[in-house]
Amino acid sequence: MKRTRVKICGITRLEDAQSAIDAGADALGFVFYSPSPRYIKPERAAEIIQQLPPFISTVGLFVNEAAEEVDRIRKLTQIDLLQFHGDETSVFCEQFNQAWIKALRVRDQGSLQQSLAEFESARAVLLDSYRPGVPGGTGETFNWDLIPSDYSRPIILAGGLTPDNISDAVRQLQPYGVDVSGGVEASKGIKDPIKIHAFIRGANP
Ligand SMILES: O=C(O)c1ccccc1N[C@@H]1O[C@H](COP(=O)(O)O)[C@@H](O)[C@H]1O
Repeated sequence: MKRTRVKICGITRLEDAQSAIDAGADALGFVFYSPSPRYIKPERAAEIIQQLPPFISTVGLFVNEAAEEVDRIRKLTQIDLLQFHGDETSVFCEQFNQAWIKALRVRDQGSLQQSLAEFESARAVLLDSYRPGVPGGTGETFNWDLIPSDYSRPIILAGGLTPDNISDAVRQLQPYGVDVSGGVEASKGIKDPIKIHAFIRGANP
């Protein structure tokens, strides 16, 4: 079986970034969405990113942010990848001339198929749970049976993943990557190194 890439999202502290890297994370996510309990000021994210070792991808998460602000933050932080987690269109996502991934909140097969077709130019799609009025970080899983088995582009599975369910998820779906936030926290915005270790071990059993 291929190795499953792991992104640890919602990094707010250098020590949490370090724990994730020590445990073998491939990518770190920074939430630039101010209502989130995992929000990090772009200036602080830039300081953390500057101190990271090489070969770790950094991902900036945006929710319906103005294009000018996305552009300012991506330049300030030197982030590697943009993650759009709101209602952005593919035209919006493409304008930055930078690699991006699109989060799709899975409701039903029909709307998912439509979104997968719309975001073909994304480096990957991230599939997350749907809860009305909440853009992400719900801590809830969704019905994985809705994921089309014949989709050939990279899928990043998210939504309610934890050290307890990650092995089953990977075995069942064999996604390109997995993304976790709440499932490896000690409290909102603060990561738990033991949970991170267990999660990454479980992603590649
Ligand atoms: O983490 C947040 O607060 C958040 C806010 C707004 C949009 C997305 C957010 N997080 C992303 O949601 C998924 C699933 O998170 P969880 O593992 O269920 O807690 C993940 O991609 C987070 O990065």
